[in-house]
Amino acid sequence: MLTASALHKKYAKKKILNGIEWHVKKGVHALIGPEEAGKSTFMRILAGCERPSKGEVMINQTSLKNQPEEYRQRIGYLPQTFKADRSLTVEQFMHYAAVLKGIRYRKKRKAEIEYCLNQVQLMPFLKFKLKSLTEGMHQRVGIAQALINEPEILIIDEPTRYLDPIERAIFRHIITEYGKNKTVLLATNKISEIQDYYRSVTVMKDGECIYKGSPQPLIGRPRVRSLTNEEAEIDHYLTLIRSSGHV
Ligand SMILES: Nc1ncnc2c1ncn2[C@@H]1O[C@H](COP(=O)(O)OP(=O)(O)OP(=O)(O)O)[C@@H](O)[C@H]1O
Repeated sequence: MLTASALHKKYAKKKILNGIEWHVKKGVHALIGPEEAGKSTFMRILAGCERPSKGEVMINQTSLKNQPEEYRQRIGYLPQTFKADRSLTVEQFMHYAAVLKGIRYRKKRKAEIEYCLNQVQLMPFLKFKLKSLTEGMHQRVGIAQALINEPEILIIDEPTRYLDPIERAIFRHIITEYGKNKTVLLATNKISEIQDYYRSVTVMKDGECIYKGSPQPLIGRPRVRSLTNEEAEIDHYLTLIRSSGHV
């Protein structure tokens, strides 16, 4: 179980996260909210890349504060701005990522890299330089590195950014399979990306989780033309959630 307790984050004096109490178990979970709701900040903290100003995150009994290395080894993370050195080949980058994940032996790294690249259908591009790949392929390399060592928790910020429809289908297949035994958390600001097989959806606004529950109220709702931006759309969907009796 991935848990956040009394989680606060401030940058200078600006409050970004305001006392989040939240947890997820196995399955695929979405985190949705308008721009600047605090989703990426929350994910960076959950991924162990940033410390909260107050509060705690835990994977079962392992705390980020007290056992940071052990905590991080159990997470696979693809940040919103995934930037790898594009002069490296896919193979070189994946070895580098696998070393950071603690895989010391080259033979084991090779096997792991082959498995992860096959998942995203990039094994034929092993010897290609990252700079020769499309943005979608680059994003798939990002997904492959997050899968190294089969982490218990997979955190992906704006997963379908840059992916074309076929790549999206590949991605959906990967996470559906992954979510059968492990925990997957995906952040998005597009309601249209919420799928009915997600175990939960958390709606974030102004640094707070204002809904966590079934994705059902958000699925299959037609986009309302008069709503001009994502934030207005999310407010509209929150009204639907409330009227559906889910909160
Ligand atoms: N390192 C930082 N220093 C200062 N302010 C930051 C930093 N990172 C994020 N912020 C601010 O925190 C707020 C929340 O940003 P965050 O990226 O977490 O939101 P988000 O919901 O992921 O937005 P988006 O959907 O646009 O990615 C924003 O106002 C942002 O400017």
